[in-house]
Amino acid sequence: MSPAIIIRNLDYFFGQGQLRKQVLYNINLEINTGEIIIMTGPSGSGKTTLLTLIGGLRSAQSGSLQVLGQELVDATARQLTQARRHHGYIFQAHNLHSSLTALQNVKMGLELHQNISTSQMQVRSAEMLKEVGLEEQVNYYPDELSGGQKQRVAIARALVSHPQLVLADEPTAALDSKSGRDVVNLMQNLAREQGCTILLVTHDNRILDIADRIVDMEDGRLIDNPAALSPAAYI
Ligand SMILES: Nc1ncnc2c1ncn2[C@@H]1O[C@H](COP(=O)(O)OP(=O)(O)OP(=O)(O)O)[C@@H](O)[C@H]1O
Repeated sequence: MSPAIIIRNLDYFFGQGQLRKQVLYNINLEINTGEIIIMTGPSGSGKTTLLTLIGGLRSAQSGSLQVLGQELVDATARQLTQARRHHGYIFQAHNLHSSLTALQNVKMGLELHQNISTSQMQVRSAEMLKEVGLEEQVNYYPDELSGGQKQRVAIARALVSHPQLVLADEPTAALDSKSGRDVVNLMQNLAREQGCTILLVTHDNRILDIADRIVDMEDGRLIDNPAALSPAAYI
């Protein structure tokens, strides 16, 4: 099977003219389909920037970045929008809509997929909430849920469309140890069932063991660290 992500000689700059600043240097990385990769590294090292480039949330300027078979360097806004339909995102601050119920939030994960009827969306969203253990809370609003429950709604929203790629930025940062563990176990199980690839950025040492492989970022560069090949080296 071809890799889900192939990155070659990728550089990235923020700003223009005198303010132009390089934040990624010659990134080379391949991620296989179905792999769970954790990216670690100090604050400001460029992890989120790389994640957002892979996710098509900003456009890459040089080198090559192939995601699910599509080249994203020099992609048009329309191509990036298309690419994003195959991804699920999970962020630290879950980004739920406070005026929508858990069910309505999860349904939003299907709304870009026009071939699904409203009633099918409803059923699939409810099933997904059940899978993350929130069948009792489908009609709750985010303010009525705990941090861990909110993050589970965000996971349900990210995975309800069965994306081929899940990108997660510090998904456990706002959670206590037990909720953080539950959330990553859930991501791991659902991803294994659905066969999707996961790229997860974290500072949370407690969850490194879910990774098939850990990569380190430092000062905008991926560190070639043989110890990073095995999560066991971190535990
Ligand atoms: N919109 C922006 N404009 C200019 N510089 C930016 C912008 N976003 C990030 N940067 C800079 O790019 C560098 C990498 O930031 P990035 O957020 O990717 O790091 P990170 O490793 O994800 O950090 P953290 O772990 O704190 O989230 C930092 O020096 C940051 O100041």
